[in-house]
Amino acid sequence: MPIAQVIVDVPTSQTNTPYSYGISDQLLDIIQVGMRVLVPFGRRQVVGFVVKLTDNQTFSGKLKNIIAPVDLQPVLNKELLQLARWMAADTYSFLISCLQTIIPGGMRTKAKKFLTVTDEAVLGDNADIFQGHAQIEYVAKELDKSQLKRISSLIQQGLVSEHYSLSNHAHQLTQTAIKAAKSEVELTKIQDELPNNAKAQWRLLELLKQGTEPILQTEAANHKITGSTIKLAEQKGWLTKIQVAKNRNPFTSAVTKSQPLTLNPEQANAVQTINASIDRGANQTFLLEGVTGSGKTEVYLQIIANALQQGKTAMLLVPEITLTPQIVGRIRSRFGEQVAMMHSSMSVGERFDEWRRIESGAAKVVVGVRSAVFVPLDNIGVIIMDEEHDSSYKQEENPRYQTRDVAKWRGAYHKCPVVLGSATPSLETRARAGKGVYQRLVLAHRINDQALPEVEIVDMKQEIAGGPDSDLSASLLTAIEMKLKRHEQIILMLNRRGYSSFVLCRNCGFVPKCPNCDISLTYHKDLGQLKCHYCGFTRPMPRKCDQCGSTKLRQLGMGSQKLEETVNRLFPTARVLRMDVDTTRKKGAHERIIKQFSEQQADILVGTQMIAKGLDFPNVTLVGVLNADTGLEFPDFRSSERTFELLTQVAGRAGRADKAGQVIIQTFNPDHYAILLAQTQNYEEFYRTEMKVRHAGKYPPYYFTVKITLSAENEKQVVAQSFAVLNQLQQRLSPNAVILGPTPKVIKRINRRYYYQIIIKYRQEPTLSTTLTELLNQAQQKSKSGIQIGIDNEPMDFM
Ligand SMILES: Nc1ncnc2c1ncn2[C@@H]1O[C@H](COP(=O)(O)OP(=O)(O)OP(=O)(O)O)[C@@H](O)[C@H]1O
Ligand SMILES: [Zn+2]
Ligand SMILES: [Zn+2]
Repeated sequence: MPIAQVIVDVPTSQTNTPYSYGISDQLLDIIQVGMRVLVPFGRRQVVGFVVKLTDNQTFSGKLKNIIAPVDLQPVLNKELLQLARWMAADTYSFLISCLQTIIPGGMRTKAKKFLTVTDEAVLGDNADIFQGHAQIEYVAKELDKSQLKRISSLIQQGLVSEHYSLSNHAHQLTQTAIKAAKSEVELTKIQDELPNNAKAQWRLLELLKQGTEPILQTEAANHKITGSTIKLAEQKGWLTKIQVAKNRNPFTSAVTKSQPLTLNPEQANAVQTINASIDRGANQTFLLEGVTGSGKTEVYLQIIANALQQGKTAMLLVPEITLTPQIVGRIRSRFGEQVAMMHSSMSVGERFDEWRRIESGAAKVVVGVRSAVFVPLDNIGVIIMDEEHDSSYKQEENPRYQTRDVAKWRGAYHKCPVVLGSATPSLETRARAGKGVYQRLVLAHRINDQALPEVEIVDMKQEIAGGPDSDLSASLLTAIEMKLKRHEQIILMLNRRGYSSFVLCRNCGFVPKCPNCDISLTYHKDLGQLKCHYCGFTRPMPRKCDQCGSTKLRQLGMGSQKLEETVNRLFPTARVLRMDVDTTRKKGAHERIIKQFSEQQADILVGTQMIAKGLDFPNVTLVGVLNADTGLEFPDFRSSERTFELLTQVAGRAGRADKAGQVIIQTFNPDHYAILLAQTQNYEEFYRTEMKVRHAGKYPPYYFTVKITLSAENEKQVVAQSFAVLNQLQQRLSPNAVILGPTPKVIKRINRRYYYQIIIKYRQEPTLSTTLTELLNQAQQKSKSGIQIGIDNEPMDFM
């Protein structure tokens, strides 16, 4: 009897061991490894992944059978199943959450699956399934064996396609096309008999004669053929109308074709070295360390071109959506339709369409954010991670994977090089390159040998004394004025990390706090609301103080909205654009702002960290940072690294073309090494300094780290459990392991839960992995009593 091993999706009883299910004759030959199936589990029906098929004749127990296939084609191939297993072990998470993470978001949600017929001939032979409709919703349980088999073979032949949609109808997925209903000879005869003035009909017949492929009605419109002409032709029996599947195109703007640039010697060297590795099929990791504006992107484009020439595919990962519009534009202008894109602001359907184009081999280059590292690309020739230091590459929820590690795993699987690019590599990466684990390639010069911008540091302690409106220092004001006169562009960045504008009563000092979290509420002027950024709690902005009733409520701190207002007030003729979470919420808003600014429809771009990285505006010659230090005070050993990186990256936006750049950094800590070294944008010097600090403090990259977080609604309970975990660790780990905590998190209470954490620092701990796996399994039990335990291997966040 054939048996399917299934990993079921049951959050309350997670386990890495598959359950066995029987396969009825009805479903024999249909169920495949990598498909999702519906199975009985207790009294419920749940979804699971088939991870193995065995033909176990000796099994004597009574097995429950699989109810129905959820997919008609496997959604995970052999590589990705293997990857899921590795990831579960590496991130101390459950296999099911890894499997769910690897398939595209759309399949995971409550999206409905639709089948669309792309060739009307299919309808006749399969009337029992489609009943004359071009599109039906797929409900597995309603189909019998012959129907399931026919559908999966039609999908394989490309005659039927699968779609996901959240709504009840996926009709936006089809469009009307026309097809000739008569032979070419017949059509020519009709054409000859047409009266002279029937020009539109003549053009339509001409079009129909061109081939057997369906012609989109929109395409016909391009030939000045209207809907009424088509209707008439249909009545006369010249053509038939059909519905064809329509791929949603996530690229909103058209692109012009670009040609490879002539490389400078440093770029040429990098390209040659990496290409040699692609050609050999060598699994090797490169660090491409290139100062801001050194032309790393052109290096990526040319190595991707080489991979394609070798008949291979390529993956380019970029941090969150910030960079995507510009970099995607560049990639598409070079590789056109072969490019697929994957990012979080695409709709469920768009992501699924792109995923399918990748899976079918139609798309050979993938550009995307973190989750794109899981796309089913085959025969990968090179994997590139741009801005490899970026913290968005680490997923902050289960499974807490580091994209870099997944990329390296896939590089090993496909025997291809992995390229990590950055102007400010993470210390971990730079240290590995130093030891020769990675090969380091350096681009030390900007394109056209433009110097890195001049950076001036303004001590805000002095400025505050100077005047009342001192968000903007005198130096910065003068510089803005000068650039405006010269019609050059300006970027003003507000460092918002852990920083918000809150409300304070000037009478009694009261600050409105979130009732669920241990944090003050943030004031959103446009909504007239106070909001908690951790749990979403909102309340209207009060008129009077909750505590003393005074009306003297004052907004403290600076938001980007307030900064925009200040700039508008001080420079009334300047055109100002703002980019932050509030202005980019709508789909496409991001791209629009970047486009407007790059077309010089604005003089000043005001924004948060979002505008710090990767953008390339040749006319920007001034960058101002309003508050460099808000991140420096954080009790996190990476705060210096993050501050240095942010300042160097944002400084790098100035003077990227022929005009020299100028940068002004306002700070309360003008003597801090992260700020001083950002002034010279000297990464290597920062690396050496910071490595000493890390060594002294026993921090990465000298030590490995694991963070264990416990939470519960009852504080006593979470403290007791934390000490129990500590005890367990102390007994199991060697005396060389450093265990810190338990300590409350910096924001101790979030959404009515108390959070405590334990940090383990170690160099070699042979028993760590088994100890943590045990803890993971215990966590399952404890979750029933309201305690949640999370394990974060190499956390990015220590607060
Ligand atoms: N060989 C070349 N010849 C002429 N122009 C080039 C060449 N290489 C790159 N450029 C141009 O130089 C500019 C900067 O390049 P790019 O944006 O790739 O820099 P980068 O190294 O990625 O910088 P950052 O790390 O700051 O994002 C771009 O406008 C790019 O088109
Ligand atoms: Zn008060
Ligand atoms: Zn809250």
